[in-house]
Amino acid sequence: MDTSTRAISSVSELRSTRPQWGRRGTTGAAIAVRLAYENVSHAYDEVLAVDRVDLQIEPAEIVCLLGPSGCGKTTLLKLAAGLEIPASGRVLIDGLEVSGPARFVPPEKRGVGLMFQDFALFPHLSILANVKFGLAGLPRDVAEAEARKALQRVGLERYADLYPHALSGGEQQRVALARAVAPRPSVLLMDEPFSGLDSRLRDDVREETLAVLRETRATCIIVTHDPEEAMRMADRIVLMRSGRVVQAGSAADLYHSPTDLAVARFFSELNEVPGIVAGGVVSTPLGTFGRQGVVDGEAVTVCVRPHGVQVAPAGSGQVPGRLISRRFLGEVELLEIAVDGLDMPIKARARQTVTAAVGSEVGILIDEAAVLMFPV
Ligand SMILES: Nc1ncnc2c1ncn2[C@@H]1O[C@H](COP(=O)(O)OP(=O)(O)OP(=O)(O)O)[C@@H](O)[C@H]1O
Repeated sequence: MDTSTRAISSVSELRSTRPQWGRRGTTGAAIAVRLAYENVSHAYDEVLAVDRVDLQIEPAEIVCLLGPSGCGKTTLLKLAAGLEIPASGRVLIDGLEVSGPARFVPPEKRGVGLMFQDFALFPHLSILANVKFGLAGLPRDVAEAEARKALQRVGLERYADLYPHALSGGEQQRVALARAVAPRPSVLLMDEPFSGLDSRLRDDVREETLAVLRETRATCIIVTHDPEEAMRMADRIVLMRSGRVVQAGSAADLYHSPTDLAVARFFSELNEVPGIVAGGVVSTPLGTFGRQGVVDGEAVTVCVRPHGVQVAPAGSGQVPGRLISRRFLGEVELLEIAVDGLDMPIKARARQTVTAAVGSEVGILIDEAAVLMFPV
């Protein structure tokens, strides 16, 4: 008997196998739709969770909602799913109002799928029954076939008769994904779908999940805390703060042209030094920097990414400093350099070998391409 397709019936047998994901391109596809928030606000008692959000997500686009805890990301998902009703504004799916003054379409009629961070599998239902759960509207044999197809795509068809407790976290996540895509939702909303997984497993699951999402052609919002995850997965990143959209754009837009210091901090470690504008240049303890559009007398925060700080021999470079620590991290070395006039040492990420010993004098060179400036 072919053991690669035979159902697994016991936990001990399960432990001796490691399921591969199914063949790419076999996920059932949805009809792609546009999801729009029009000036949407929502409050819980006194807390304004979402504040005048305007956002359009294009058909089959994958958007990552990024932002600190409590900024309103989950609430925005619930508003699209119909689990919360907006205090004002409208939510539209393909131009049709689903929440707003004119209409409220109940969650089950929206063609919206949800996937939560804890996977939320039903413990008393088999894996197959979990995946079939969202297919109740279909004839039984069709529902069964669709559920098995979704399980096959995530590589778990053989686990159909087991119960969730027998599966690892990564496998449960795959079942949750199968359950979410099986009804072919036009909009798929995922709340921190990878946060329960350890970091090595996460990379693998994330990449395969992304492939499945592309195949579904669903319009997706993925909520995450993790900027790197957003950069890896999103066509567009929407950064939120205090219920508002602060910036939306490609990963490159947000990284290279952040609208403010907080956005810049989200995407990379920064050396932040004070600067004063005089005579059209910005003077700092790290030297002077040219900048367009600054006003004489203005105080600015000059931010230098650590990869833009180069350590040179003593006597060269823009300013002198003293090497106070170095830490080997494999591909790069993390260096800390004390500079006169700064309370905190400057951090550098050096790709080339730096020969200076800890405690010795060095010079510092700054790559202007790694410099950002913001008014104080
Ligand atoms: N059911 C609720 N009742 C009262 N306040 C709530 C409720 N749900 C959320 N809030 C509050 O609304 C604000 C936004 O919460 P939300 O869960 O949308 O943020 P979030 O960005 O998803 O946060 P996290 O990343 O921690 O999940 C927070 O201040 C939160 O405490």
